[in-house]
Amino acid sequence: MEVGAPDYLAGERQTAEFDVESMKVTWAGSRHALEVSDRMARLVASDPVFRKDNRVMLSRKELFKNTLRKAAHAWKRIVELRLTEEEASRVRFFVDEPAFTDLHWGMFVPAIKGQGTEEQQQKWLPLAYKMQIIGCYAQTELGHGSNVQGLETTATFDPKTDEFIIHSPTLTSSKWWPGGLGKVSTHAVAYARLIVDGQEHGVHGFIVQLRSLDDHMPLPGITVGDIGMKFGSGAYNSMDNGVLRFDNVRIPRDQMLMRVLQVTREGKVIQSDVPRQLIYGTMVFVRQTIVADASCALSRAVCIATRYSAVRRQFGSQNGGPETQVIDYKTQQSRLFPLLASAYAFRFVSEWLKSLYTDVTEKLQRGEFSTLPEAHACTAGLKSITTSATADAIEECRKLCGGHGYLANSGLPELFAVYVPACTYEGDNTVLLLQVARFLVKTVSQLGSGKVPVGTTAYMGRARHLIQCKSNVQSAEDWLNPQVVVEAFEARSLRMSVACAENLAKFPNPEEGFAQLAADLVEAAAAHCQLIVVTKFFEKLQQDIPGKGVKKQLQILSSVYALYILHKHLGDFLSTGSITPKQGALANDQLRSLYSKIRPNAVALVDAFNYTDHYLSSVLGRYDGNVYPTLYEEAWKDPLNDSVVPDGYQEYIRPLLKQQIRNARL
Ligand SMILES: CC/C=C\C/C=C\C/C=C\CCCC(=O)SCCNC(=O)CCNC(=O)[C@H](O)C(C)(C)COP(=O)(O)OP(=O)(O)OC[C@H]1O[C@@H](n2cnc3c(N)ncnc32)[C@H](O)[C@@H]1OP(=O)(O)O
Ligand SMILES: Cc1cc2nc3c(=O)[nH]c(=O)nc-3n(C[C@H](O)[C@H](O)[C@H](O)COP(=O)(O)OP(=O)(O)OC[C@H]3O[C@@H](n4cnc5c(N)ncnc54)[C@H](O)[C@@H]3O)c2cc1C
Repeated sequence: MEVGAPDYLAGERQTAEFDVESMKVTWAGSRHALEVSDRMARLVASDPVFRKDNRVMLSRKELFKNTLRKAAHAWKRIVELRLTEEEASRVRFFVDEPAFTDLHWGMFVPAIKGQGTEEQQQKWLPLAYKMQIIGCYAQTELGHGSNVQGLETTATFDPKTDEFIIHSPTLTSSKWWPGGLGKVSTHAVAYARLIVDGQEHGVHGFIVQLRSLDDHMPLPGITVGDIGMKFGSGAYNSMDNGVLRFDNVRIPRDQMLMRVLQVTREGKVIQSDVPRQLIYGTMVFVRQTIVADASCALSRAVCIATRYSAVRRQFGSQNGGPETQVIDYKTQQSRLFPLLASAYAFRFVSEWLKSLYTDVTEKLQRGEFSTLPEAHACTAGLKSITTSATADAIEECRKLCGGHGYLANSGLPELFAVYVPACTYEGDNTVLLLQVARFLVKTVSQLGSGKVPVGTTAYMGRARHLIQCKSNVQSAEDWLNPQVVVEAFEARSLRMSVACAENLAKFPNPEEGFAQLAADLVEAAAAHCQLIVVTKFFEKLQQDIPGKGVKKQLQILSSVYALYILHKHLGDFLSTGSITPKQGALANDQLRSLYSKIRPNAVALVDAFNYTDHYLSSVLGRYDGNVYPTLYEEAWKDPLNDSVVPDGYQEYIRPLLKQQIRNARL
């Protein structure tokens, strides 16, 4: 905010009962992370190349070229200022425009790191780090995305030339969707069925050069282009999601990523001790980052809706006094505050997931693979529930802003359009929950076999207690006790999983049973994942959290998150007998009283996200709350208002009006 400019939300900020600067540190993860983030946000906001207020007005070609310009400029600044990888990734984040760089850094580089041998990493990573090559992740095809084993592209070993021949045998085998592929990438990690000596060995990744490094023309045998406009204006259309066909393209043998499986010069296929599933490792990595992204997108929408709800007034004027701020309506609070709590919940669960991922990666390096299934289930499940909740929440925030939320300059329509594919990419959310369900059913089936469940399923080890326990909540106050809440969530989750396992046992063919019970299995999986989020929020509160009143606010938010989920899924809690209807009603009473505690802190709680006005790009979410004059000013900037009488008047409006006059005379 400019020095001396009026702050229309100052009153809201004065009622805060905690130290906002300390909350900023907690949200960012550390003082260092906050400092880096803050510095990079300002660097981007102050650079005119990164302006984005005109984005929705640009044609696809202009938008795309502008994205290239921003990406090139960002890279120039990163090099000039010798930014660290952490700083560079914050720059890309605040530039806030989907671009080929997301896939280059987010998937191409990790795929080589995770699936390449030491030598392959030494050869390719330095080129990628300097952006002397630009890469994408080409897995999905026109005919198959979720079913990775169903991919049709082939990679056939030719022992005569020591090469693989990469080929697209059918239309449906065309690669379809990879970001950065359409117009930019020089290379791809392309996934194809490995065929050696007529034998199939499953799907593997291959580094394939697509375009000339001299003139960017596709290499012989490569057909490549963009797949066309996507949902919304601006939004994800800055990304060149692409189509790619291979016509017997030859690549050297050493361009197959060989950490999991090696093909020798003689055409021998050697399976290393690394599990096959590591071929899916890049997806595990990215799913984990997508959970963190969910907390960012959600907090951004909530920041806009909260500030605007404090500015906006409707009804309730007494004796000519001001009307009621819409944030004071209990309905507004019951729709908005759970989303605010969810933003914090997703932030902390993503922190935990990152540490789990780091831990599992270290173990994999040491040849320990036992924690991989849990890492897969956690990343898949949390990716699924956090992105679904966030997509719904952004739309709810738009509605919370009334009519003005539908204006592009509220920032919410474009945020929704950019965000909503997160429910599909990196694994369709239902398909991912079915993976979690498989893991849970397996865990349940092993209970009593002596194998003790660990990690996020450790609670299943107390199945005998959880299957019959009764919640002892007697008052609304009791619902503030984390142990009481966690036990209710554990009982609900365990009972849903056990019910699924029992029903599955009734089918002679387990796969048929799994298919028939899929809808119930997905609900059991979601219940397990919600338990993880609730538990990790409470565990966060066990840590030392400095700053006046910060922990208290987080305690309130953790209870709001848990009781909101309980209220939303009350049917599950009641039908499993985990709580009684009376206890459900008490949870709701508690939730109401928690909303009143959040109210004086709401604006400060979104200030703690530390978003610049540039990043928010929302007239409604401005830090200073100066909404109406800005909306009025912005309207006049619309190209339609360039002339008072619109283009087309002479051709279309005038003749119409004249004709009406003639008709009227008749
Ligand atoms: C920093 C910023 C980062 C990036 C930029 C972010 C955003 C950019 C925007 C968009 C990027 C989007 C990119 C993409 O979308 S890439 C394409 C992603 N595609 C998918 O996610 C496909 C989803 N499908 C699958 O994951 C799988 O095919 C499947 C659903 C899991 C089924 O596979 P299948 O082989 O048939 O497996 P199963 O028979 O069901 O399971 C076999 C066995 O393997 C275990 N398993 C499965 N997946 C994994 C895994 N990832 N890791 C570890 N283990 C896995 C599974 O549990 C089973 O185990 P069992 O013990 O039961 O045998
Ligand atoms: C914006 C965007 C960016 C992308 N970027 C990339 C990229 O960079 N690289 C890349 O390789 N891919 C990319 N993708 C592709 C993406 O990963 C796939 O679209 C995604 O994995 C879903 O697969 P699908 O499209 O085949 O969906 P489908 O599997 O066809 O899903 C269609 C419907 O069928 C249901 N369904 C499917 N299988 C089952 C089942 N077993 N049981 C129950 N229901 C089922 C799903 O729930 C869904 O409702 C991108 C996609 C998008 C939208």
